[in-house]
Amino acid sequence: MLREEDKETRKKKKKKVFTLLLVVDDENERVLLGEKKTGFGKGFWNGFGGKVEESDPTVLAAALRELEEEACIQALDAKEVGRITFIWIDEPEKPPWLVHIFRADTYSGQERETEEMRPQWFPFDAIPFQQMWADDQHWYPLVLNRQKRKNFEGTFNFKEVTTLVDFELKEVQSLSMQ
Ligand SMILES: Nc1[nH]c(=O)nc2c1ncn2[C@H]1C[C@H](O)[C@@H](COP(=O)(O)OP(=O)(O)OP(=O)(O)O)O1
Repeated sequence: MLREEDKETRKKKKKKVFTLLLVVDDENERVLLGEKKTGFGKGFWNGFGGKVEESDPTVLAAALRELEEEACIQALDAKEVGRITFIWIDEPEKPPWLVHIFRADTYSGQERETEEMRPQWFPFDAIPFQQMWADDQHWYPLVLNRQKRKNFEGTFNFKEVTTLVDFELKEVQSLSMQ
């Protein structure tokens, strides 16, 4: 477990920046996820996303690029809804990851399997949390539930790559500058 001051120091370290986008079909109460076929998080269901590259003009542009690369569709109204920092408490040299979370309600194109992801729609009440990152069950409701659709910020501490140790999560009026 990290001491409070260690947590603060770790949060301030230079972060690696990622995107994660959920395509939501409210009318049919379902969300589009992808099974990751390669690399980090292989075998987990997740939204679409990846590292923000220097060539991406904005974080939103990075989120749209990753969605297109991974699922072959174009989000038309993606909006950032949350920011989460992931910290690996047993790997002090590994920088924290800052993941910008986006939600899109409309898109063009037809979702297709790619080398990286196998897309599939899941009803809101049958999201496969057992085969997802352990943090997801805590913040997905904030993205999916329209009534509670506020922005959110959180920090999740992991050890041994996939074991969630503890976390903080709060709803906010607007996302902080980073
Ligand atoms: N604990 C976690 N919970 C979650 O829901 N998504 C997480 C997560 N930790 C990482 N992610 C997401 C963020 C990002 O969308 C993805 C990791 O990105 P990738 O490794 O797929 O990046 P890239 O596709 O840029 O990598 P390469 O293609 O290997 O260069 O996993």
